[in-house]
Amino acid sequence: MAKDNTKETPLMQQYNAIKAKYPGALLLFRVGDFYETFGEDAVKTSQILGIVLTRRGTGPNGALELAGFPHHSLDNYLSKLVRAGQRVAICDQLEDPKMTKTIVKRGVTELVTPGVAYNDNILSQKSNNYLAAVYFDKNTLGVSFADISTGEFLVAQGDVEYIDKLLQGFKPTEVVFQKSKRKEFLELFGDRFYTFHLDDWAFTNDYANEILTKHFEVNSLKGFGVDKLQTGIVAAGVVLHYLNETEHRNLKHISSISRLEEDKFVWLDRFTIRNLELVTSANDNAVTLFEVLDQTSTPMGARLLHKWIIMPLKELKPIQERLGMVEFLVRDDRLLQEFLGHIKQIGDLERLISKVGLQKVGPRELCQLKKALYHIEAVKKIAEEAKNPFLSVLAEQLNPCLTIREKLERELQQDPPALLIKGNVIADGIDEDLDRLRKIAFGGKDYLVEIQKREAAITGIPSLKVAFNNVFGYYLEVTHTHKDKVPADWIRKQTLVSAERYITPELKEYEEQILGAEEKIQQIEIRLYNELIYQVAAYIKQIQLNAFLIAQLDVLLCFAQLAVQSHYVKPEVNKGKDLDIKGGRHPVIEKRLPIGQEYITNDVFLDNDNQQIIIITGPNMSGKSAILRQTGLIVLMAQMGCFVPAKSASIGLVDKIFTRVGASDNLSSGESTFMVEMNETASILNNISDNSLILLDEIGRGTSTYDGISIAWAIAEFLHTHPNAKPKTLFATHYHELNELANTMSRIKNFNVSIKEVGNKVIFLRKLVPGGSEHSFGIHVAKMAGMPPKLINRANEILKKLEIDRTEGQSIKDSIKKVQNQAYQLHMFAVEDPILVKIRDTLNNLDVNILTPVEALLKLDEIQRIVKQ
Ligand SMILES: Nc1ncnc2c1ncn2[C@@H]1O[C@H](COP(=O)(O)OP(=O)(O)OP(=O)(O)O)[C@@H](O)[C@H]1O
Repeated sequence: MAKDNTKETPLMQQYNAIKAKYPGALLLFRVGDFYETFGEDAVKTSQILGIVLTRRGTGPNGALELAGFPHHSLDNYLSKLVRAGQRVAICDQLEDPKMTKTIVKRGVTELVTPGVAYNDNILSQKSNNYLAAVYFDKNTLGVSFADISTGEFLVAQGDVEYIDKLLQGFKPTEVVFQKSKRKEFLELFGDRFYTFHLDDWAFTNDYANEILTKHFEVNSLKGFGVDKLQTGIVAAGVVLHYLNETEHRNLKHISSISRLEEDKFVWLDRFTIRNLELVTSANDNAVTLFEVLDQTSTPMGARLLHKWIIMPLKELKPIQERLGMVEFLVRDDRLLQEFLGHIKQIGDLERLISKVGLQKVGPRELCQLKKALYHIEAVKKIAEEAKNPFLSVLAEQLNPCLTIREKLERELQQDPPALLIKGNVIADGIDEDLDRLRKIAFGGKDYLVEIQKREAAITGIPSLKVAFNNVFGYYLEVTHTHKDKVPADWIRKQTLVSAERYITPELKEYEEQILGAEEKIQQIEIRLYNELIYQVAAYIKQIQLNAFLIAQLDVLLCFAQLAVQSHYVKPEVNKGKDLDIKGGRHPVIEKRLPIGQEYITNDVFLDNDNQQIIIITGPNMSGKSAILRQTGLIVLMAQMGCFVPAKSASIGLVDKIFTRVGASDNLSSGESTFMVEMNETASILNNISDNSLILLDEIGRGTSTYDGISIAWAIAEFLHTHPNAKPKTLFATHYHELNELANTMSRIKNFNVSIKEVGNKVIFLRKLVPGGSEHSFGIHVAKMAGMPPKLINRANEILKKLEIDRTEGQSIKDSIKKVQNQAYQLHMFAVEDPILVKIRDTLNNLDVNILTPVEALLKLDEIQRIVKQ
């Protein structure tokens, strides 16, 4: 940027002053019909948006870069900038350029950051866009999540593990925390978040209480049930502070704050959320549970489903309510279709009403609100008539907001444009001035014809004409024949051969009106529209409640449709301790199998008295992980209130689900993978209860066999002998040595995923059957993967040798040494490829001493042809 102040124009001085106020942000500076960027911002903008970069002037620091785009493209370009990780300050003209003689006043009207966005182009419809604030107190951490696009505002506090789990589940797009805690944040939560730091002063109790009570216009936060969460409240205060800092001051739609009630939801630690691929997947091709379940009809329904998946319920009553409701809908397809017909028309009511709060709602969106309210009335009626307790409560709570709907119906044009400035938004008959001006601006001809007719009648001049020219505007033309009938107050302007032209005060006034009409129309429309938004804003709470109720119904309808289409059954959830799944399936894998291939169902039974831990052995690829995961997913789906992929399922309420996968499956940077695995496992062992479900998949494989077996053994023993808890556990392992555990531990049982060996081939039967395995079949899988036959034979030889030596009591070290010595003699990797053999023979048969250059070339050609074959 040119620093030469003597040459700085007033515009650039204004730009620099504003730019300095928003460090770190890219400034979009409105100049006339364009948003301009300058200097480094321009370079970045042109790169991200692919727009032209120009240079202007030559100051001491070189030319100043410029890049700009028309103001109406803002939505589109803004989303690209924010998605590219930019914080974007939008600087608008704060007064009408026509009204001022000096430089137009400008100011930042919004700072858009990844976590603070409501623009439809930036947001994903099906997931929330949370801004999170984290506050590091002494021993506790506070966290708060807000989605400015939906008005949701949540608060929680707890230890690092809890906060970490919440961050994993809510996936905020931006996390704000204290400047002084940068190192701690990175150490505890890694670098997977877009972060921003604020000065520590904003992180105090007093400040948070002040800003929150002021926002909600209350004396204390007691009414929201969050007053005890002092650490969490600090984080919530920071969220509001940050929203203010980013120029988001119209936040009426953030109408309450709620506590995330840890004790109401199943504890899914962050590894479980990730390992079960509930809402995200490490692998781009993999399908998540969310994707398989999502058949919702509205974006808010999809977002609620997302939450239900990561927060399954722990209390029996609400689970049974949801399941009962799904059952009711499954049994009444006509009702289900009727609901769907209306719900599909409601759209994203939650985000729409937030835009009303933010005062950023467009006319077409208000029209959609009207439509949504109409369909809500219909849903209410159907729910009322359905004779179901849940639906009756829903009907009671749904509020079609008739007064405001009728107002919208009356005051908005039937099919208004998306943008207010396009005009023709407010209906006719609402404002007298508006009607008159419209008549003038758009109904000019009629008005003139009226004048013509009227004056002709009064004066008795039948040939009277009204016309317009550029010299003196509108005039009345009278032929000489009728000249003497012209009234005295007409002003003669021009005499032609056959006629005279006159103007009248009325015509002059009309002319002025028509010239200013369009501008006035716009002003009136803006005023009336803003009044309308203001009135709609009074209904934010009711409409938010409507949105929430419709989202709930939407998810339940989605569950009902799934149950029918995917043959899910109603699980029996109870307060017992047994887990009894018959004919269970993996909801995601079963959908991904190639056509013609059927998913093999499996039974899993676990209890606290006889079969607390199941050790599952079986070859690689046999389906061990699938059984573990489907068990976790079935429990989780049942406690979400969803029917499950099984023949039957009886589920004693589970309070926590832990999943651990052997280290080589989740590589983490920096730390040794084995270390990660052990850390993860340690956290389970400290948190288990009698109602927990633990899924351990090949724990211990990240280290040497002996270490691995020892650790896996110790973990199983620990879970079996824990004095206070008997968590139900599925333990998949390659170490068939672990089968020995069942001999001494009464509640450990061995199962294996069956296979059939035909000759030296393995056929996967994928059935879980009682009993252990003799060996681990890894070599069979290597063979299936296409390893060279010679290598496979050798591996089998080594395996046999090791097994014999071990039964004869020899140490593994000695026997490996023996095997090594043999290895070199056997020339494991001797050349065997027929092409290489041919080349080798051709070369061996050559006598280089007698070869002429031409012969050499011919030989080379021969070799090349062999290779090309
Ligand atoms: N019950 C089943 N019916 C049909 N196909 C299945 C079944 N279980 C698993 N599969 C298929 O087999 C593949 C391998 O299953 P899975 O990953 O569970 O094996 P694994 O025994 O855990 O293997 P590894 O030990 O190598 O991790 C799955 O991706 C799926 O395609």
